[in-house]
Amino acid sequence: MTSAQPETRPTAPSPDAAVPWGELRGRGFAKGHGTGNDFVLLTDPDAQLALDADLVSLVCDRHRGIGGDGLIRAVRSEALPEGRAVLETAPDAEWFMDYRNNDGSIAEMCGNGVRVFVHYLVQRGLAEVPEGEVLRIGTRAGVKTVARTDSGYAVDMGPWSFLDGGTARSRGSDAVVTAKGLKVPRPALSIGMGNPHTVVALAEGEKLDQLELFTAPVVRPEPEDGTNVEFVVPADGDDDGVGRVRMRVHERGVGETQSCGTGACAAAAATRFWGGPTAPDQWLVQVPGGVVSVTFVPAPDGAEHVVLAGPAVLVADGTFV
Ligand SMILES: N[C@H](CCC[C@H](N)C(=O)O)C(=O)O
Repeated sequence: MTSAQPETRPTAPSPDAAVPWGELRGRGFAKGHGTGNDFVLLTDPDAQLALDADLVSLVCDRHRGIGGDGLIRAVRSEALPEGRAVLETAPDAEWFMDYRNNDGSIAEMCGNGVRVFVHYLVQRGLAEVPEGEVLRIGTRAGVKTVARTDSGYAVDMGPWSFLDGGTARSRGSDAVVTAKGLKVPRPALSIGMGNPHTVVALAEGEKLDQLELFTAPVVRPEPEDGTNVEFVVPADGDDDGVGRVRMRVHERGVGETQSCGTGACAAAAATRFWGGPTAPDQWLVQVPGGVVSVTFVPAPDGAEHVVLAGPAVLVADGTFV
């Protein structure tokens, strides 16, 4: 007869089982999203938190942390060198959006994030966006101007650019992308939206939904600072003069996301460029998490700006324990 194994009683979790939040412990946070591109948001007016990559990656971990595509810290612009640079040209940009990717890397800009960030500032009583007026905020891609819309917010994302510096360009490409589900390496356009994007138009017979994006697409030549990669196909719609594309995205520092605001702008810019001079200025970009609107507008500075509009949702508040 075997001796009965001594009963092992569950013991209280040991202190080192506590989550290593460090200086985040006891602080509040919010969770929000824009068309499914989700973020953990927190306020640190004087930039006192040392947000290293490991801590950000833990916060964004969907199993051991809060979970998110990125973390957004609200900092007063005067508290960061990048913010003080913005204040030189936009002294009213009181708040700065400090955006970090899921892997803890810093990215220059986040289009969905800006909308959720402003919604968070307003909900926390830290800023206002009066009807018919705009709020200016600082980002690592300069000042962004935000206005309310009936269904969320519209952000002037500033100008877009070809990243290889090319202006008069053929329909060719400056990059070639390989991914599972693409028959052959596909030519792509490199577009800057404050952050880098590589846009691929699928060919006949290549199905957007059959792309396998668990692993990062391979871009050659390899961009020095990495890139967000968008795959686009034309989307059906009314004959209303509005362009429509459907998009999936593999984000730098994240992986596939439900949506990417700067990516939607880049996808619309590339598709409009490929469409030639008669292509529309208004676009609806369908992403797995919803639809965002992208409009190309002449701007006072003589450049052509991109306006991104879409929803912003705050889902919950919480505390790091
Ligand atoms: N989701 C963001 C883009 C984050 C871009 C980031 N992944 C990068 O490294 O540039 C957006 O809505 O624009």
